Amino acid sequence: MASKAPSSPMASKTPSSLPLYEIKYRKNIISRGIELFILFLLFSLLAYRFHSLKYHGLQWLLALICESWFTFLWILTVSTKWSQVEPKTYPLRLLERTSEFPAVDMFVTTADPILEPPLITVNTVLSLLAVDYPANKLACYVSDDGASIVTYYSLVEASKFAKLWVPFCKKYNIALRAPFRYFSGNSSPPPQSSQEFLQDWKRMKDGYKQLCEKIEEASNQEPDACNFAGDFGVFSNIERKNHPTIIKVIWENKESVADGLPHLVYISREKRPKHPHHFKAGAMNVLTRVSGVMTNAPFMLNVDCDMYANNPQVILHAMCYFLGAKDEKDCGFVQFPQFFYDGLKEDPYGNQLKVLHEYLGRGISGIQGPFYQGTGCFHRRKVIYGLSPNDKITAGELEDEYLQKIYGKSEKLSASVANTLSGGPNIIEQFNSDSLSTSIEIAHQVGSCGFEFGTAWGEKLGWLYGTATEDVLTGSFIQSRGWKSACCLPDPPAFLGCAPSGGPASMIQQKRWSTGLFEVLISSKSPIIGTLFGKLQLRQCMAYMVVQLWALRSIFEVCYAILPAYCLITNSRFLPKANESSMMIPASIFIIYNLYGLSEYVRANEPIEAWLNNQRMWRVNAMTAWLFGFLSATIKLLGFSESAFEITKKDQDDTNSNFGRFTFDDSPIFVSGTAILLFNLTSLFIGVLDFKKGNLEWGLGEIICIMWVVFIFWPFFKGLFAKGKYGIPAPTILKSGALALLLVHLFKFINKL
Ligand SMILES: O=c1ccn([C@@H]2O[C@H](COP(=O)(O)OP(=O)(O)O[C@H]3O[C@H](CO)[C@@H](O)[C@H](O)[C@H]3O)[C@@H](O)[C@H]2O)c(=O)[nH]1
Ligand SMILES: [Mn+2]
Repeated sequence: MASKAPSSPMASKTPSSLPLYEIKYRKNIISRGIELFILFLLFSLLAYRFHSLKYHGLQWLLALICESWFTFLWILTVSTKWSQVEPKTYPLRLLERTSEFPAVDMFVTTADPILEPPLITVNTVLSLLAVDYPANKLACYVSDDGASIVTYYSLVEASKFAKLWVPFCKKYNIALRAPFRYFSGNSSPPPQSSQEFLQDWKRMKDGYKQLCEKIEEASNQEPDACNFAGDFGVFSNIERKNHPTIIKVIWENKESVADGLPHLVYISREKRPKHPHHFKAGAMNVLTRVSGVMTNAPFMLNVDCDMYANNPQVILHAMCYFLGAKDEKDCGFVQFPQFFYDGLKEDPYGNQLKVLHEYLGRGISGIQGPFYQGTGCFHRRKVIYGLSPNDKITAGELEDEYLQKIYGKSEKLSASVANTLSGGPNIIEQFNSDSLSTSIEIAHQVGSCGFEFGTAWGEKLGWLYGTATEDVLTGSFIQSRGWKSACCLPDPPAFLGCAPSGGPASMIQQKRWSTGLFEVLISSKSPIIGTLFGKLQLRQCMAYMVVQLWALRSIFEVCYAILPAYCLITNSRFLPKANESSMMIPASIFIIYNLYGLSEYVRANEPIEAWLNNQRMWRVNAMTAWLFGFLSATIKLLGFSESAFEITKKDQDDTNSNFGRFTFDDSPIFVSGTAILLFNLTSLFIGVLDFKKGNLEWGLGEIICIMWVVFIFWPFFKGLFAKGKYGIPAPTILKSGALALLLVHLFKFINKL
């Protein structure tokens, strides 16, 4: 294996000379060979089509166009998967080497107490407060875009429980530090525990139970029945979308003790109806500024409210990169890939992304580093402040006037920005010694909605605005400036989150992603521009395109899925006849591609059913969610709508039994899929009739393709006949049926011309 030794050579094995991380490249010769062979077959198919174009009609041309597109995508994919990495970090070596750790500000975002139950947020926060890292180097900031008194109350109560929980976790070195996971399942203490442990365990369990009850009670209360006394007063009479900044220091580690509790700060930024708030990106920028004037740590961790720390050593793992990189430029940010807990068996919605991370993800990490995925990521504060790898800024060099123009009018913020920007590589900064409470007024100021007006926030620095996938946009902009990123894959996984567990939620998420990603591609901050005029590597740009083209890809996928049915209806063909030797080309592409896909799942220890389900869901998403993504991006491009961020619902308990079964609702997102299915079924019906009448020569290839489409939409097929949330609502079926019939007649009409 080729290996890059990023740290000092391994000549003498003293702790200080061993590398803190290693990145090995996989020797995937066979996979590369198969991928290239598939590419060769695709080219052969295109050549064959091209040469026989004149003997065939419109369908041949359409097939050629679609297949050219798929070939193009395959080239992008092969390039992206070419050099897959096996990263490894050594936190123990880090612990041997140093006792001085840099400070980290940890950000948690939540936005809606109904879709994101406060108990979930609380668990994430508790898991962060309990990580293995000196507590006086940590601060946890929770941004609540829901301005919810229940969320705030839950955090206050959680901080009380944390005073028991955190010492307990550290004393017994508990592996799982999110209590809802620790106490889930059979809920009995580990066997053969000491008497002392049993007592503590019992205390924790009771404490957590009480916390849950308090939160539950508060959540079920009518809003006006809340007690707005004392600290809670600011929440009375406020509207979620119209309120001033609320900042509360819930817990301050005043004596700065290393084995105490980290600071905990609640922030709900100012919102006004006429001010765009830029969704999560806006929240992240407020978190950045508020923490900038309070603690100003050189590193920032950001997680979504449902992504609890599953590995207490996460920060140490990240620091292996930040402190171990020979060249700072190699590590602009450290991303821990998104994994999920309680994933549904066999991944029926295809949203656990395991296999995606395993090959494509590791491939991207082998180019310019992983994409920023919006959660489970450590950033360097100065990179977020817009610095490029070669910028060298000395203390005092930046004029205050300049700083205030770019970063906003606050002297304290400017001072903290100047301090951050002039910090040398890997500098271990002293934690800001001011007490948090003295900064509260300034924190309110930098959290107000007018603060960014006229500044570069969201445009050139911070989290960037204008799309629902602020993560990929922000990350590619950082990489365009020449930074690389690092992928960290500790065992057990660093963070675990909540994957959507129903058809509608899953589709809405895919729609948001495809819209946002496509918007980025056609924006002025597109990776293409980044490659042409910036420092984004060409293959990295190609990797971005794999996902950013999802929306556009839907057009070709839909076209290809109705082409065989079109042929059956019009008694024409888009594939060679079964007995022609050229049929070998598409047939072998189909077989080899699928077997190869299956082998990827087998190698990743995933069940065959997961492959089947995912295979299906990728196609279903492409023809439904991504199609709507394309439409909404187009509508926005034409100026008819603003971007939006529809929050994914997080399920609190896993008691739902019939979980794996596909669910529907009345969203229009199900129309296109149902219509494609009905169209294909109709074509089969017409085909059989025509065949009986002796009007049709069977096209075996076309028939197989139609069966395949029906197989892909099998969850929809079952939905046609099921009831309740498992059934497709009647109006959707009617609309889709009308659309399918319209297509049938349209195509028959075209064919007669
Ligand atoms: O106005 C908003 C909207 C969302 N959020 C937060 O953003 C996070 C992500 O939202 P979620 O609904 O969970 O979206 P997902 O589709 O699960 O998120 C993925 O995709 C997003 C981009 O589309 C990234 O921002 C996320 O980090 C990534 O996990 C959550 O913590 C929300 O609370 C806000 O703070 N303010
Ligand atoms: Mn999420």
